[in-house]
Amino acid sequence: MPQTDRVKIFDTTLRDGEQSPGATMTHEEKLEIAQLLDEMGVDIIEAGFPIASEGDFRAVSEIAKATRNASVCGLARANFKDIDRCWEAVRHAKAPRIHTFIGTSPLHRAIPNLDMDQMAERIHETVTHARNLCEDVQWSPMDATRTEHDYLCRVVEIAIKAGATTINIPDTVGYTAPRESAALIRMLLERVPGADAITFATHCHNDLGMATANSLAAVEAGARQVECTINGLGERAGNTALEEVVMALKVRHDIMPYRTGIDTTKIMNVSRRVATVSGFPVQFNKAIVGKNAFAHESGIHQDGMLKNAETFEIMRPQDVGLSETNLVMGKHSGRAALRSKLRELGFDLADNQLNDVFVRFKDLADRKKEVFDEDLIALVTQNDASADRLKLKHLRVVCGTEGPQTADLTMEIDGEEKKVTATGDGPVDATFNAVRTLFPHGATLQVYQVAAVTEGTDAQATVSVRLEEQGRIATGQSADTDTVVASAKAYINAINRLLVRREKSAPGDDTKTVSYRDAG
Ligand SMILES: CC(=O)SCCNC(=O)CCNC(=O)[C@H](O)C(C)(C)COP(=O)(O)OP(=O)(O)OC[C@H]1O[C@@H](n2cnc3c(N)ncnc32)[C@H](O)[C@@H]1OP(=O)(O)O
Ligand SMILES: CC(C)C(=O)C(=O)O
Ligand SMILES: [Mn+2]
Repeated sequence: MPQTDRVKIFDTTLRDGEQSPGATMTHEEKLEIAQLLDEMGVDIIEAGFPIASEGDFRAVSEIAKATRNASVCGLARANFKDIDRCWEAVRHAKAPRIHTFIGTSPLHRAIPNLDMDQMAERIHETVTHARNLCEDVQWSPMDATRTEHDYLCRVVEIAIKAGATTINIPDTVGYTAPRESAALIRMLLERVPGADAITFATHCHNDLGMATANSLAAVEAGARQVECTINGLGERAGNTALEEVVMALKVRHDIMPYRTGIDTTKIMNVSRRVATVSGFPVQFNKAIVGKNAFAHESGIHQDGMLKNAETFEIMRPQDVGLSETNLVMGKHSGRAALRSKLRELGFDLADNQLNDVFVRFKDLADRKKEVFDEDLIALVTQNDASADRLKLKHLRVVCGTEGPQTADLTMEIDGEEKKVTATGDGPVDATFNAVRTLFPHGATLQVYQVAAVTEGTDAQATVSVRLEEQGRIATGQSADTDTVVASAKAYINAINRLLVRREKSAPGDDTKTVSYRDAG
């Protein structure tokens, strides 16, 4: 096949990705993810392993029928029954593909107890059978990177002669290194007759953290299909991450002059959906799609970013579907970032005012991991009479197996002490009911989240409470070794902030930011 600069993206989130322990998706979720992958421009969707279960068969069949642009592929072992079932599932696709495989390394040959010749014969029969059913057949020698080179060349040639249109070279156990990954593809292209008439694919696992590097090395050597998953989901340490390969080819096109058909602005959305439906959250510092991938906290970085984003960013957040770079405010931030963040929040401060807020901001940042927008609003409006109208004075909660749980609460509200006893479904509910009784309000609770900051039973619990009232959002946070106390403080904190926001919005004005000048 004449070498082209176009690299096909074969997404196996729904097959290899779903093989991650605990990542099982529902039927509807699989259909939704397949649609998102199709819209994003994936070339081939491996939708499942049809013989594995009725559910997998139904998912592959329905994805095959619903997919508009991409080829839809199913996996099949090297036997007629698997291949027939796979064909039954994919045959209604606009562009169906059968993917059949067998383990060719010495370790894998021992499992079905086939010698080299018997396995070669099995490959010939099964690929021929698949090709009689389907024009587009992919064949994989599982554990290729641990297969003897001569034998690998022999079986790849057999598969090509039997009609395989794509030969996929899996590094099933994530053992290979970039140099070897490239050399393997180069060797196959040089040694196997007919190799130039088919597409070589690379399928890497991340056991040594080299999946993306290995995939890119294979592309440079001549592979023109990369098999990957969203967020690198997959068995053990996962598969090659689609977003990493696609963005590496885009950002370093100068040294890797290849292109994919992916609309990269859709990456973030697909990543979030896959994280949600699979129940596998993306690690914060994950390349491309991690929460911190475009976040900058340290002052020197933030200052550079504000002057010229290219100083510390090699790609624009918009390229992966994020609206803007996230300047995270914390103890490493400087004045430039603080000024910019406050402007975003509607506060345009004079230099002396900024210096004053900066001192208090650093003090707060020393005590807090991350300083949120609400904290900054509180800092700049600290002298305002409405700040901290509510204060927690005393809380005693009775809980245990004999309900109902009871909270005795004393709060200072506008300088006056008030007490109440309330019950609820659990200690936190009883406490929140007590707060509502002493200070009735119409805000609805949107988020209540507890996280442990340190380990052990004496860990600090950090509680976040988000309230909403007529489009105004206020978040309160607090940390305490007593989770119920942290919850009460976070709730009261959120109400105080809501009151600030309420007062700063003119009557009938539902703008959600507060201007320092208005406040002044
Ligand atoms: C590297 C990879 O990702 S390979 C894909 C792995 N994915 C999966 O296995 C997920 C889906 N799998 C399943 O649902 C089940 O394993 C099934 C339905 C496919 C098979 O279930 P069972 O019949 O109970 O077999 P079991 O899982 O215990 O063992 C696998 C069998 O397949 C055989 N086998 C494995 N790979 C192949 C292959 N490529 N070609 C032919 N036979 C194979 C094994 O030798 C074993 O056969 P045996 O039972 O005669 O010894
Ligand atoms: C089925 C094959 C392609 C596979 O997933 C692997 O070898 O990792
Ligand atoms: Mn795999």
